[in-house]
Amino acid sequence: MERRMLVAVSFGEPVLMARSVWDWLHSHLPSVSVCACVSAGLLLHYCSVCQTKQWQKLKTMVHWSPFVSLNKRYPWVQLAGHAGNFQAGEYGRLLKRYCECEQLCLSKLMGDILRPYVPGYYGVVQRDEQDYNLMDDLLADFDSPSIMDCKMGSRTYLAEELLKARERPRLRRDMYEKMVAVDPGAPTDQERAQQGILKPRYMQWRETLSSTATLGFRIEGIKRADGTCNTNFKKTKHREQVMQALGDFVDGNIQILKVYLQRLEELRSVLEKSQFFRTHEVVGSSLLFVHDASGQARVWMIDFGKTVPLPAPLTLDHRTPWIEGNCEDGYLWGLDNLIDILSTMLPPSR
Ligand SMILES: O=P(O)(O)O[C@H]1[C@H](O)[C@@H](OP(=O)(O)O)[C@H](OP(=O)(O)O)[C@@H](OP(=O)(O)O)[C@H]1O
Ligand SMILES: Nc1ncnc2c1ncn2[C@@H]1O[C@H](COP(=O)(O)OP(=O)(O)O)[C@@H](O)[C@H]1O
Repeated sequence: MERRMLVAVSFGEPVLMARSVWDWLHSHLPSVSVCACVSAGLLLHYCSVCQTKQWQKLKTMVHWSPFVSLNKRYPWVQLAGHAGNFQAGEYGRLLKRYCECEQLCLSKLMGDILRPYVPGYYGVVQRDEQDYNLMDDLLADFDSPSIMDCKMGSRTYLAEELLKARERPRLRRDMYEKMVAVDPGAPTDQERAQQGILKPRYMQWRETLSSTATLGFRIEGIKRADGTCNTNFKKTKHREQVMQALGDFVDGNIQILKVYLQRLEELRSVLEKSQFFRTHEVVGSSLLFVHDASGQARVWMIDFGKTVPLPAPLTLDHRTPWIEGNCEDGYLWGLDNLIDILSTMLPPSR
């Protein structure tokens, strides 16, 4: 019940929330009148929060709950990606800002053998004149989940972004600033003079700074069950650093590691057979890892905003190193490395 109430509050479902609040208070408070007063106070507070900010940025909501005293946390958190891209849907579903590329991929994936490894997709919906892709909230079945986002592949930008940057170079001041914030010595003299950099240059720098270039994946963010969040993995590059982060994520729990490893091995074998995967360049997509104290642990593929169909009859093996024109993305190479790293973290008796 407490979970239902928090979900209702966090996802802005007033009717469900009112009923849940009432049920809970009724079972915990001595009299109906005390119960009614407390309910009214809580609902007033809820309404004022909704009024001040209709379009809640869910990312911040993990830190906010009027029901902290119930010792339960809001179960949804956005670990990476663009701020403001998500809205709550009905219970168990999410709205993600519409992207045609993602819509096409998710639609096709619903008919592919990869379906169990991606969020269920329910089409395009409109809210406040904005289109959204409606999909499953992968956190819905977990209680205080630990979450990790791993961006897969050896390349994080599309070839067309490279071409665009050559044909119509656009200096990005925001990317320059993000670069300087991590390493003031990274920009060249010219970039410093321009106070801006091209997007592929920024993306390549991020790839070599992290494990993307050397291992074919990188950790983007981790949220642990205790509520602590870490998105500071930009310099997590070496195998040992990755192992340390993964060990922290599972809190040394070997059983969880084993379940993750098994799920990744299954995913790899399905990817190797998938018609969708063979015929698409998968760039900037992540694996979302989710587990909780019950021992439940799952991994899904998310973010298909830069997953594009290949011109027929081209297919990819996703392991061959990328050279301009071959479209390879290094996804399976990265998954091989991730599986290998997780395997070495298990005791030899496995
Ligand atoms: O992670 P940091 O260093 O902040 O860099 C971000 C990520 O690479 C984003 O990828 P993702 O969405 O996968 O997280 C990318 O969006 P795209 O994937 O749209 O390229 C952003 O490009 P811009 O959106 O152009 O700023 C880029 O600035
Ligand atoms: N279906 C989902 N269920 C639960 N959380 C999700 C889901 N999709 C995305 N997220 C969360 O949102 C974050 C960003 O998602 P992503 O699709 O990569 O957004 P963007 O396209 O803005 O990069 C992920 O790291 C994850 O924490």
